[in-house]
Amino acid sequence: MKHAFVPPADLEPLQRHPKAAAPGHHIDLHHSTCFGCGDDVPLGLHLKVIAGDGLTVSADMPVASWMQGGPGVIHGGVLSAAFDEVMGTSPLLIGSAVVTAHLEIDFAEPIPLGSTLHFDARILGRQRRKVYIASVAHIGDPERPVASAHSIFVTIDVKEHFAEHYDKRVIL
Ligand SMILES: CCCCCCCC(=O)SCCNC(=O)CCNC(=O)[C@H](O)C(C)(C)COP(=O)(O)OP(=O)(O)OC[C@H]1O[C@@H](n2cnc3c(N)ncnc32)[C@H](O)[C@@H]1OP(=O)(O)O
Repeated sequence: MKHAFVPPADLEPLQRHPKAAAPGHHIDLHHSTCFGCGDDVPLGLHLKVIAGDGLTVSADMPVASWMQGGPGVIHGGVLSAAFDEVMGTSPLLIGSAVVTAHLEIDFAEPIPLGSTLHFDARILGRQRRKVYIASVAHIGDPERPVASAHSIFVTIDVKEHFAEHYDKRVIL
């Protein structure tokens, strides 16, 4: 798929954390009101990100009618949010909490409502606190991607990063 993102050539390779979710297991470390993965939000993506081999993850997302942008197809922002969630969860495989710093999406084909998007994501490596991640989505044929994404996530100290905005009424 066409894209313009060029990761640095000198990325530090990363190892899977010994306590990372085993391949095939759900990576469940976020909170229940997250738009991307929470069970307690009526209109959320409800993504279940599954650990794969090595530094990979995957997820499936049925494209529901409320996700509509252009008539009959997914909204580009919803698709971007799904990539963000899938890629942002993957650094838990290396034991790191991250936030999105940079996210690029390439849209190759319209994605119809009623289809199921399958996401595969892979951690490419690290440069200091920056974790580079790539992802591809298809709707049935892995050889025919409908969209792809490249991102830079930055590792954070969770307590420090969210201290100012953390809503203790919602997230306990
Ligand atoms: C289980 C979890 C699932 C989560 C999935 C969903 C993820 C999300 O949506 S998170 C929400 C959206 N993102 C945010 O709110 C983040 C907002 N931004 C920030 O808080 C800060 O800018 C932050 C933390 C990214 C970086 O700030 P700070 O900690 O001061 O670090 P800083 O020194 O500026 O940057 C660190 C490195 O990242 C680089 N960097 C920062 N921003 C960018 C950017 N936009 N593009 C490229 N590189 C960047 C810096 O250049 C620096 O690199 P280097 O090591 O080469 O000098």
